[in-house]
Amino acid sequence: MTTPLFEADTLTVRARNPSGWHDILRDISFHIKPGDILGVVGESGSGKSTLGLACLDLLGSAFHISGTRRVKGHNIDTMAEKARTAIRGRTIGYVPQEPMTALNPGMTVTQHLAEGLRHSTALSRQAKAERIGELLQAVGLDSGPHLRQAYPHTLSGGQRQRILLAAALAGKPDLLIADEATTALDPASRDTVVALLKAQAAERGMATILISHDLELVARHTSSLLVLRGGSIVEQGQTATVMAQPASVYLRSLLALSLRFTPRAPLSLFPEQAIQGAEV
Ligand SMILES: Nc1ncnc2c1ncn2[C@@H]1O[C@H](COP(=O)(O)OP(=O)(O)OP(=O)(O)O)[C@@H](O)[C@H]1O
Repeated sequence: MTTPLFEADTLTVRARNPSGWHDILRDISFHIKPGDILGVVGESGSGKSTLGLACLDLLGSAFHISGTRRVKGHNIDTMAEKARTAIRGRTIGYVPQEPMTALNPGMTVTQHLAEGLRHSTALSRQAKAERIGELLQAVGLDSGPHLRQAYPHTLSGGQRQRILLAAALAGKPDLLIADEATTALDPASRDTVVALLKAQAAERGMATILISHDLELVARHTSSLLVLRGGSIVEQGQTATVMAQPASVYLRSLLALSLRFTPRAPLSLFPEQAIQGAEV
């Protein structure tokens, strides 16, 4: 059996607030293998971003983490600090939810992408410049000098999101965690990004954890699905199976709301019987 790229076993994350410690994630278990695209959905505050940050080992000391997280079979908590740090960017790439705060206002687009290429020491200066051009085109952006020399404040939200995606892909990660990475994109750009993630899965086995509020996107393009509510998993499994017959009222409600606010979603995607009984 292929060793999962990442697996969580009864992962629980607690944070302290004025009334004491409280659970943000509770008993989360899942794994993701090369080429998989795992969708993570749930209402706002259900713990999606915290799960992404826990996978990246980016939660600080304000959080208490229990359970096990393994990267390529190695327990993160027992790794040497150097190996633990090396996971980020190389093994696991990350596209954060808020592009403006993630981009450095004093760095140009080229500098951001060059940072993503910092481990590619064998590449000449010329080869790096060409690679940056390829990455910009791959995410559907112009690769000319104007954009390359632009600073983040001069870019649109959708351009910033795609710069972050290009920078994350520059390191050729085995696993990409994309937290709402397509929210600011128009449908054509969104399709370009999804096609790129699928191509990376097919060509080099990159796995993706796609955190999204967009149920149509997740239904169409992920292989497996994890539904969070209040920090717990309420449903998980193959996307087609879970979407065709949601077991929880919660997912049926999310699907019904999605249909109401996303008229472009074809009804056949969410069979009528699947959303019947939704308490909305
Ligand atoms: N540093 C922190 N200290 C205490 N509580 C926190 C901290 N960070 C997040 N939380 C809480 O954890 C819960 C989950 O937050 P998280 O950002 O993971 O949710 P989410 O599902 O990604 O939401 P959204 O869809 O709005 O991005 C929220 O109730 C949030 O208030």
